[in-house]
Amino acid sequence: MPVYSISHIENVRVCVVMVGLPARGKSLIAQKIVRYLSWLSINSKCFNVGAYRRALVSAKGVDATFFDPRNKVGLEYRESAADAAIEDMMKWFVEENGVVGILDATNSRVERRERILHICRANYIEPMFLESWSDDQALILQNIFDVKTTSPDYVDKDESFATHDFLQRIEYYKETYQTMDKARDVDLTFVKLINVNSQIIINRIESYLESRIVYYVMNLHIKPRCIWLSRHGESQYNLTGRIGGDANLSERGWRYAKKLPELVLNSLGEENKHTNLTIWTSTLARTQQTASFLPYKKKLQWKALDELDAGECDGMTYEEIEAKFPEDFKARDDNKYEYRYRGGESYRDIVIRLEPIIMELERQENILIITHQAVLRCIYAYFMNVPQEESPWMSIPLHTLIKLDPRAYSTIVSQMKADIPAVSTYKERGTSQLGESSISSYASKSRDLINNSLSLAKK
Ligand SMILES: O=P(O)(O)OC[C@H]1O[C@@](CO)(OP(=O)(O)O)[C@@H](O)[C@@H]1O
Repeated sequence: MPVYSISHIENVRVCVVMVGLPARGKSLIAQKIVRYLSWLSINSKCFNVGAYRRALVSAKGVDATFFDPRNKVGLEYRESAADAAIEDMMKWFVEENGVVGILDATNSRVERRERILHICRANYIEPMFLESWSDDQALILQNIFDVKTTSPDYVDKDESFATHDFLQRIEYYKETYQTMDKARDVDLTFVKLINVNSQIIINRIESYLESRIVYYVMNLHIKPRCIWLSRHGESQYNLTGRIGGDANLSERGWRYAKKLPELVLNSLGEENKHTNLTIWTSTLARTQQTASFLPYKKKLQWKALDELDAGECDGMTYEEIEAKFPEDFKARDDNKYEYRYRGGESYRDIVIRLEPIIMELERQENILIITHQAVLRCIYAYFMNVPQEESPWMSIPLHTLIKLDPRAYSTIVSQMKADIPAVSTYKERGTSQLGESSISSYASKSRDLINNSLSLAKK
């Protein structure tokens, strides 16, 4: 049975038009929306006008005066860059079946927004304005710091020059900035985030897809926090290469469970050792046994964190599956993300059931999730932007604690091995044998993926 995504059902295409002064976190929000929607298989892409502007005018020759509204040449270049980005986006909607395009720019004047509105309507695309408004100086300064340390506009520039120049750029934008206005913009679809999500104004949200985007941005917070991920300790089933089931831990699995509190403390570091973590496990015995020595009060079980349901293959080894269902075995190797076990699940099914978990994770602070190989791959893929055809093939070894430290423009990954041996449960494509592999090389590769796309999108 084909799996339809939200966009297939509604046949809606949305252009999210970012609005706001520089250093209001627009690029970060835009990138997060793209990552979230792509994870849900909704074809989305960010078009950053800053990158188009840099293609037209070398970043080297651009300082704050370029953004002075009285600088006619600067204005022309900026409008041409916006037009080129919009044109490419419209092409992408048609040629690549785009569903959600994000126009990442200040779009700070009504005149520009009306032009975009007109183009969208002429192309049957729903425009949705997403404004990030802020007067929180600490937040703005943090954003300026992020911008000047990563923006191509300030490569090789002295730090104090970059800060001063960027502040001046913001002042120029303020001269003509027109915020979304409840009275003037009453007929438009818009969301206005005030100081991240202290207050949110929502106007005329019409489609389900738009409401998903709104709900997602409403849940974003910017408090620093970490997420720890671990598979359960080695189980009795892992020892014999059997998949699924609800087996207990092996003797070595129990040793990992006892060691886990120490691994977590080491990863917190001396200064944060009293940090309170919330523990999430699946409803299966092996994850709960693994969590049983952790000295934290709040432990929640989620059915949505249960391992991939292998249906008729539950309890079998990969060799047994290959012998009994050779066609299925091959079909799974050919397309592991889409393949659904007879009477069971596919990776795509897991992503769908994990969506509320991801939403809740965005709202929460420090969480340790103890779950299973397939589920962990899907969660990791969300944070690290791993393409869906690759995520089911990542190897996430047993007896390893993974720490994700989400920063403004990337997520830092570290791994702590428990030094307790365990079998490998990693099956390479094209064989039924289990072997060894590691996510470490993928961690840096996917981090680079994120960094590359962000540096393109940043101003
Ligand atoms: O998708 P593949 O690579 O088969 O990995 C998922 C499998 O991992 C296993 C171990 O082989 O997870 P777990 O150890 O959490 O039980 C199986 O139960 C599950 O079917």
